[in-house]
Amino acid sequence: MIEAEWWEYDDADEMAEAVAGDVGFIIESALDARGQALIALPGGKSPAPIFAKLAAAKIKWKNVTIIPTDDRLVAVSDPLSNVATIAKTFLPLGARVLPIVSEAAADHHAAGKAADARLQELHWPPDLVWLGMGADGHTASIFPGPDLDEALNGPNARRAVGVMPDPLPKEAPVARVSLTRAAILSARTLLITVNGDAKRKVLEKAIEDGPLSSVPIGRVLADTELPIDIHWSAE
Ligand SMILES: O=C(O)[C@H](O)[C@@H](O)[C@H](O)[C@H](O)COP(=O)(O)O
Repeated sequence: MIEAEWWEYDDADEMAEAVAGDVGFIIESALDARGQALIALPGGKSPAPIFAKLAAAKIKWKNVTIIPTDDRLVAVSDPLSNVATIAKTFLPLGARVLPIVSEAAADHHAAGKAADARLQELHWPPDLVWLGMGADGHTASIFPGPDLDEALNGPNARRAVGVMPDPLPKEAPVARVSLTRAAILSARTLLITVNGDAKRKVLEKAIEDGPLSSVPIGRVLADTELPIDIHWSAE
């Protein structure tokens, strides 16, 4: 049974304010408790305004490590790079921003293994995994395709996996590296941001269907014992 609490906003700006406040609080609490924080931030376009608000928070950023929940196998100079969006905002503040893809990887499987090795060196679990969701119900880079089962049901210790979505998503038609379901659910807190009525319907149904869901986010969240905060804005 997925325990989800919905927070609703009229527009993206109002949501950005609220989510930045929550994420700032999660980071502060981790810094108070452990002296350091590890957070995983989503890719795509919609989180950028929230990142900008979060960046204004007075936080000891040098003690904060940030990883993307997933990234596209592209150069950091490519506009599709998720880590580049994160780095642009948080590197100047002194945060440690760790890429999970490297251009040296021969293919997405090798990239997934390299990302996993990199993540194994971190102080786990993450204090926060913040997820976005595509209109097709993918989350992080967990998509339908030949790598879906490994992403969902691979060994518990595996933190990252290489993914070749099938079909390739229009907005970024490239191979990816993603946190696995186990890594996502290992987080101390889980937060989701989505906007618009269409995504809301997809997410509500995915949660209702749980393990039987036809879309990745339902399968990722199924059986989680973490309460989930879902922040939704109408626009
Ligand atoms: O593809 C990626 O890199 C993402 O991390 C992905 O899961 C993203 O969260 C959704 O595609 C939603 O993106 P938007 O919020 O921009 O619609």
